[in-house]
Amino acid sequence: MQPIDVTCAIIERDDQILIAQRSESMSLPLKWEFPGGKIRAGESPSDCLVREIDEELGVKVTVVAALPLVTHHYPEIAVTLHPFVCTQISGDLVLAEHVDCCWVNLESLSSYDLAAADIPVVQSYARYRRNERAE
Ligand SMILES: Nc1nc2c([nH]c(=O)n2[C@@H]2O[C@H](COP(=O)(O)OP(=O)(O)OP(=O)(O)O)[C@@H](O)[C@H]2O)c(=O)[nH]1
Repeated sequence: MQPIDVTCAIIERDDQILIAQRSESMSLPLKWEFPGGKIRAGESPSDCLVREIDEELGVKVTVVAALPLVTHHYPEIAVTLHPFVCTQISGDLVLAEHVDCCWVNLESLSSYDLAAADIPVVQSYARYRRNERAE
């Protein structure tokens, strides 16, 4: 199965990051994820990310760092996630597609039912944070 390319944003605020819950009508219903979406033909991953976050959350973000790509095969679909660490630069969060969102500490993430493809993303983000702090 050919993976589809999907961007996702780890939006940082102080020591917390934003996760959002997929709705019952979306694929992977009620799973928590990093907001984002499918890359359109001719679109760069970072442009896709900024567009998707504006569409889904109504806020502008700026990219701070790109994390390693993660490919995951679900039973029905395969995805390659392009994760970006971001900060919010303007706007107030308004959920257009998700049913819920919350700011969480890295340590609390394991208590949320995350999409399976996001588990390695969380691990690489934890490594990124450790390296940031070591500098
Ligand atoms: N946005 C996002 N999608 C993820 C993550 N993890 C993960 O497995 N996915 C999967 O990647 C695919 C992205 O789909 P999406 O529904 O978010 O993309 P989109 O907004 O462009 O969808 P659309 O076709 O409804 O416009 C879904 O199959 C979703 O389940 C994640 O952290 N963020």
